[in-house]
Amino acid sequence: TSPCDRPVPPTAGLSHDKWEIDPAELHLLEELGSGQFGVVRRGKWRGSIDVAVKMMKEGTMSEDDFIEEAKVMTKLQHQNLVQLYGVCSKDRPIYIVTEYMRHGSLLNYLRRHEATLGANVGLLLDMCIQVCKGMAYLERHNYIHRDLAARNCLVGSENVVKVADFGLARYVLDDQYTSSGGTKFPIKWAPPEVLNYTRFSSKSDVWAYGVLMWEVFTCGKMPYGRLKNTEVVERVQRGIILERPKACFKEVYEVMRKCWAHCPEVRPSFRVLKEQLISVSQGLL
Ligand SMILES: CN1CCN(C(=O)c2ccc(Nc3nc(-c4cccc(NC(=O)c5ccc(C(C)(C)C)cc5)c4)cn4ccnc34)cc2)CC1
Repeated sequence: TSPCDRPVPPTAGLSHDKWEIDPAELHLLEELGSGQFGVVRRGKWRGSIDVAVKMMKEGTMSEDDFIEEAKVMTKLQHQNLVQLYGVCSKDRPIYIVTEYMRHGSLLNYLRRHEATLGANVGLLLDMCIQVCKGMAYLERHNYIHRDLAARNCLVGSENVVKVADFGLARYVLDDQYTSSGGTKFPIKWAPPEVLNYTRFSSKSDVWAYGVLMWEVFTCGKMPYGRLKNTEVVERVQRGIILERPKACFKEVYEVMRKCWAHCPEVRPSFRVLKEQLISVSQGLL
């Protein structure tokens, strides 16, 4: 029979792994910085799409587990999540390819624009609401971030803020980062149940979100100042929480405080937080 008689098999075109990106279609440009996995560069994909490319330094990540998870991550799509486009996993080092965010990390953006942002509480609250929307989407998909902080959010055009690197912490091999006693563990963003039992959940993400709100309303100060990790652990265990930032309205601080309830079940969900913050922002306007 002629080919036009044969029906096209339904799996046609799905045979190649669509989360696999052909490195020949990537054109690497300037370095954006480096993180836990090594160098990150800006790039162009298929000639015109701006991307960020994490080049995974050998031995920094459990690669096979990550490549498996990447299939799930590419399906997580929301306007306040940095979109994972795919991976280049046929050669080493592995490349992680995401959408590009031109203004870099939220933490650096807050510090760089403190003068203008400090006076614009409406914009600070809007940034918090954008992060909350991204986190509410992850919560709906039972996806835990594990390292939510202003340093792991990114800023694009028109003050768009997106959550990055969700779930990636599970694949870090450096036990200085993964164990709560390690020097790189994000103690200042961790709730009691994570400090004591490494018990991560969307409610531990909510605690970290409260600290992120504090970072936003202080325009990027370090939580608990120069206190040592051991001193922070002691305070958190005793229920001492971060003080209200000057730029922060009492209603906004009340929301932050709820994120720091000692007991995870008492903390609000991101879905509830989003409603509360939107009603506060409507009250302010
Ligand atoms: C005018 N300013 C000039 C200076 N500037 C920049 O240089 C600048 C501009 C854009 C940038 N954009 C991005 N930068 C990055 C980037 C850059 C350096 C390091 C990293 N982060 C990492 O490599 C990294 C983060 C977290 C983690 C764990 C697993 C621990 C959670 C592991 C690794 C990301 C990723 N991106 C994904 C999408 N867009 C970006 C980053 C920096 C910002 C603009």
